[in-house]
Amino acid sequence: METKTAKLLDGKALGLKIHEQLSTKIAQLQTDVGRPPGLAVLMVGDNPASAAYVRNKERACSKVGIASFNRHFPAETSFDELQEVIQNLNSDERVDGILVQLPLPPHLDSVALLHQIAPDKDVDGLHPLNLGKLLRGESGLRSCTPAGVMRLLEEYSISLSGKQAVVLGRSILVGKPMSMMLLEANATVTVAHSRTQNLQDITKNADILVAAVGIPELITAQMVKKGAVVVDVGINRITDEDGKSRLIGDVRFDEVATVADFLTPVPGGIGPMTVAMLLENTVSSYEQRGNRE
Ligand SMILES: Nc1nc(=O)c2c([nH]1)NC[C@@H]1CN(c3ccc(C(=O)N[C@@H](CCC(=O)O)C(=O)O)cc3)C=[N+]21
Ligand SMILES: [Mg+2]
Repeated sequence: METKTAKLLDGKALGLKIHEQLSTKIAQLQTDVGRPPGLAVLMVGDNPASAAYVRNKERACSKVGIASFNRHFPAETSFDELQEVIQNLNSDERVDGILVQLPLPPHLDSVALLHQIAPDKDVDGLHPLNLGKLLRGESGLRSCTPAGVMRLLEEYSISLSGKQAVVLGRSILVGKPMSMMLLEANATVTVAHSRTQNLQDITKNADILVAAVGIPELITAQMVKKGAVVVDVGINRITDEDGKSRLIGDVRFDEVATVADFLTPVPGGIGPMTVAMLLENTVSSYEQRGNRE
């Protein structure tokens, strides 16, 4: 029997292509602006999932010519201390982007902290002003992971207009902005989450299924419509039987690949697209700030 296999949506390849375009752009702008673009990443405490992201971001920044201003704070750092750091970065002319790595330790009010970031440096698109612009369909800094999903679908000419899109997960970082972007592209959007009943009936209807729940291999072949486009946003670090640590997504890749027409791998899918969109947001903020001076 012949089993079909989904076409891979290669986020790693597209991510590298975007890095090259950004390198060229930065090289051209740098003479006019008189400095490289700058990105500040704040990490509080030790979160292993966050550490991989920070590493990849640093590597990508240095490759394309973005200056990194990364700060790592102990888990017990106070709100006031972080607030002061953010205010200093807000007024630092060398810094175009500020990202506070989430989740923060529980004693810190992350919403209040995100309010402190200057909206024109908010490369994660989490400030209420940028979220409001997204809701209204205005251009502005947008959350990197969902922006990366949209860019990857575009690259493969996947049409969204009139299609049934199902987003699994309703986080402010991924699920909510994702559903807004799909709606903007004229998809019919359903958002499912941990309280959703009869999940399979809903996912089975999806022409486009975006899984962003952080539950390893939740999505089985049975839950996927034949010919669907499946986007796996999950980046779960697990330890396998040999004691080795590896990344797996929210989708059971091997079996879903026999049902779906298009599928993102983990790693090499949305992770590298998130990094590419972060660099792009930083450069776009740099361009705008450079023009103002
Ligand atoms: N304010 C904030 N914004 C975020 O966007 C954010 C965050 N906090 N906290 C943590 C999560 C996680 N995240 C990742 C992005 C890319 C990779 C990535 O590049 N993954 C590679 C491989 C990584 C590896 O090999 O370890 C891949 O999937 O191919 C991983 C994780 C962004 N996040
Ligand atoms: Mg949820």
